[in-house]
Amino acid sequence: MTITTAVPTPFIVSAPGKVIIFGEHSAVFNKNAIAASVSSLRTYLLVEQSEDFDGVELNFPDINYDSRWSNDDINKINRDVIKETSTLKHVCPKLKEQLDFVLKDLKDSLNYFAALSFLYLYLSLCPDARGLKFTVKSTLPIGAGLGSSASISVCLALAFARLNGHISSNECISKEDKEFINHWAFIGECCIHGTPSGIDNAVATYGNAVRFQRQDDGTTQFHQINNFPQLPMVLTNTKIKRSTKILVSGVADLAKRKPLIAEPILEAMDQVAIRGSELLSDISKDIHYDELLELIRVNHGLLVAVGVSHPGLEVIKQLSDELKIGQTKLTGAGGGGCAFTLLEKNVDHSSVRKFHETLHEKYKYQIFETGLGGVGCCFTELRTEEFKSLKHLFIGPATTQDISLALLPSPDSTLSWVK
Ligand SMILES: Nc1ncnc2c1ncn2[C@@H]1O[C@H](COP(=O)(O)OP(=O)(O)OP(=O)(O)O)[C@@H](O)[C@H]1O
Ligand SMILES: C[C@@](O)(CCO)CC(=O)[O-]
Ligand SMILES: [Mg+2]
Repeated sequence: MTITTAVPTPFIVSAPGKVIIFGEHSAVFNKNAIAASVSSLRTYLLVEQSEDFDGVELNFPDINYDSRWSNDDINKINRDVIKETSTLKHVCPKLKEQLDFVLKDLKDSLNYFAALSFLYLYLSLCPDARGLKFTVKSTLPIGAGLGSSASISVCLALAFARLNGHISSNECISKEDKEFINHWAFIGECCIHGTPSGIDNAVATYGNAVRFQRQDDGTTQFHQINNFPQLPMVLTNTKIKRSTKILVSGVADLAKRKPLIAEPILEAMDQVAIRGSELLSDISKDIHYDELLELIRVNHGLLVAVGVSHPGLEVIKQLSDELKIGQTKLTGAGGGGCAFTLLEKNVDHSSVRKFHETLHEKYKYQIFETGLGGVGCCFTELRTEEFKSLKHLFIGPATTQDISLALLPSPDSTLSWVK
């Protein structure tokens, strides 16, 4: 079998999920937003040689989807159309049309969007890399507001950019390389949910925390927030399924039908994010902590007003109000998925325990423990023994704890992660 790649396989790439602190949905309308990466919740992509296939194999066990495309399938896609994608800031309609034909059996399923972003980025970045298998495992909940779509898009963009030789250094991922990854991950996000703001892929690429604003000309402006505070918070997943694509298009519909009502709400979200970023850069002054709590309450109310909450999310908000432990807002696209609760400064710990227990036992919600900020995208080449000992994490019934324990790119990792 001929394998044409610029770098040796196997290797693993990884990118984090994120929590949006202020500005989900309004970010799509070019308002300010603030988000931080969730250091321990990440997507991992293993790139290895196929055992018996000279096309391209895809394995997405988290969503129970796998597929393979033969060289004949791939060669049918028009090369001139593929070349057009390199200069575009959005999805090329001609390539999408050809891929819709290849993926016609999946149309309108959730797997369609995952396969579309995979094939679109693969063809745009490394259409000649063959005889390879791509397996993705995430320790993030999928479709729950923590940026799983951006994190997989960043992994794909980084892996394909390595395979075509665009990123060849084994020292570090340079600033230019990150810009390249972020651009292509944004296109992957466009394949998955239509009109992303770009905040999720920026955080998954760069890590840490960012203040972000999309500009009217489609470019993005973002600043890394250094020393982002480790906010005392509880992150809760309702496990209620929802789709970012549908929620984002619902808000766009409201903005179109009722611009005089929607615009002031989005403007208020902008002001919340601007003030929030001032407070977060100087959280050491205790006097501002109550104001931060207040902004969280206001931001959630504004999100309710544009129709993206859910009774299951309101349960978390109501309980944190009843127990007086802090302020809760939905995070990500809402409609289910996750909420975070910023705890009061001198919170009563027994009330926090009651909060955890009630959400877990009565509602069967899942509570995450994760710090904010930390490493963005990274990769590691695997030596033969490493590959042998880690492969089971991608094919077997490994738990998210097993995966994090073995792969998390923390300072004490035994793997040589290139960041
Ligand atoms: N580990 C994964 N394996 C395969 N597909 C994935 C994976 N993670 C994300 N996806 C793709 O992303 C989609 C979920 O993206 P969506 O934007 O709806 O939710 P999210 O990114 O988790 O939340 P939010 O956008 O609110 O932060 C899935 O339906 C799938 O297409
Ligand atoms: C809802 C949204 O604002 C955040 C999803 O995590 C969409 C986006 O900004 O792309
Ligand atoms: Mg998403």
